[in-house]
Amino acid sequence: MEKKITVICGDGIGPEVTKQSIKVLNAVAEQFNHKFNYDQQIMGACAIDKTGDPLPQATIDSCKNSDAVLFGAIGHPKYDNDPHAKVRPEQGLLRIRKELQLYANIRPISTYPTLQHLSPLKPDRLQDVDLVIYRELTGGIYFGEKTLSDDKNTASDLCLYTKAEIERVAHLAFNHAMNRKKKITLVDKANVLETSRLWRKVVQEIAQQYPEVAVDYMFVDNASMQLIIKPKQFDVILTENMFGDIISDEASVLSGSIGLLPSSSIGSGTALFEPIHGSYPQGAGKDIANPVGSVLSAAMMLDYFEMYEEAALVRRAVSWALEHGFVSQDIDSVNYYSTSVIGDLMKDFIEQKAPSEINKKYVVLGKSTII
Ligand SMILES: NC(=O)C1=CN([C@@H]2O[C@H](COP(=O)(O)OP(=O)(O)OC[C@H]3O[C@@H](n4cnc5c(N)ncnc54)[C@H](O)[C@@H]3O)[C@@H](O)[C@H]2O)C=CC1
Ligand SMILES: CC(C)CC(=O)C(=O)O
Ligand SMILES: [Mg+2]
Repeated sequence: MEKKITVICGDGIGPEVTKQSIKVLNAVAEQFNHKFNYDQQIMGACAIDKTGDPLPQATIDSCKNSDAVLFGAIGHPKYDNDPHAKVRPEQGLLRIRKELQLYANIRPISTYPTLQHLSPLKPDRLQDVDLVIYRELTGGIYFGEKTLSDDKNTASDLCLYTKAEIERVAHLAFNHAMNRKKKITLVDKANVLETSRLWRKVVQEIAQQYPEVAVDYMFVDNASMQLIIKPKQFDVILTENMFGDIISDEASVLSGSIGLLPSSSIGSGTALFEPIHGSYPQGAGKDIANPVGSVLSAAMMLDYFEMYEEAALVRRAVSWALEHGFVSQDIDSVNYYSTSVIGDLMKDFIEQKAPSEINKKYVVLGKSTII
């Protein structure tokens, strides 16, 4: 099969982690006789530096003409620390989500037995945790009208949702729940917010079309706690844009690191695949970032291409690396491997070369061992 993939590395650690996914995808293409044609495009701070625009038209055009988009991360401290900046890297990401109508962001959260020691939670709380967050991605407060008064002392961000916006993402979540444990938790703040009450009403209506799915409603403040104390109660979490953004970073502690978590963004345009983390500027250029979130996003892209065997192989490569301790600094601060070595190891695993060559070929960067 031949696929065109727009690759947007972005800023900070984005290029370093995305490079590992490309290595892995190339190994998959080789093994399964596929052809992946990559079209590299820019977005974020690097695009502002080059063109003045965080989302140049060429990037939009490439995405719209591709089978999928593989994205790293955007963001730079020079904008984060400047409240007066007129143009921001994040605008590029929000705009591409809108341009491609990517209204659902799907963030699966799983745990790995060998990483459970990383979590502050007791192992029995983590066993069998397997949940997926459906985050609405093109509406809500991130997209509402923004105001700043002339004296710059008063600001507002409008949170707006329509019934149609809620319905389309809710149907995706219910359909997914039907193939899982048939449970949905709507996370909202319906005791305070009118938008959340609309979410509840629309979800209650939709639930009638899915009588086999048990629906639970939880306020976001309680959900933030329940995710940590009783994560096994969740199957599919459905929530609006900002709550989904926040609780998915929180849920990453169940897995062990935010660097492990992938996502897919789907809707009516070209689908986009990205790790849930940001550009981690402190780690940029150091070859220390965890590439797993990006590589698992590439696996989600392979699923989207209906290359299920290929996606499963990529996931096995990730599990193999984690189980054998081929992990980055966020997972093991003493014995850790570089981003690029972990990418090489996963590529070798896919090419069935890894086990015999490991000891000769790779070094540990951390202070204790050189093998
Ligand atoms: N999708 C995107 O492109 C996103 C972009 N951002 C942007 O990224 C920049 C930094 O934002 P932060 O709030 O610091 O979030 P961040 O996700 O970039 O980093 C937060 C912390 O998570 C850890 N981390 C993140 N990714 C990691 C990885 N792959 N491996 C190991 N550790 C990792 C690091 O300890 C880091 O300090 C900002 O400019 C922000 O706007 C933030 C979130 C998402
Ligand atoms: C620009 C932000 C909304 C990015 C982010 O934090 C995310 O999508 O997770
Ligand atoms: Mg986020």
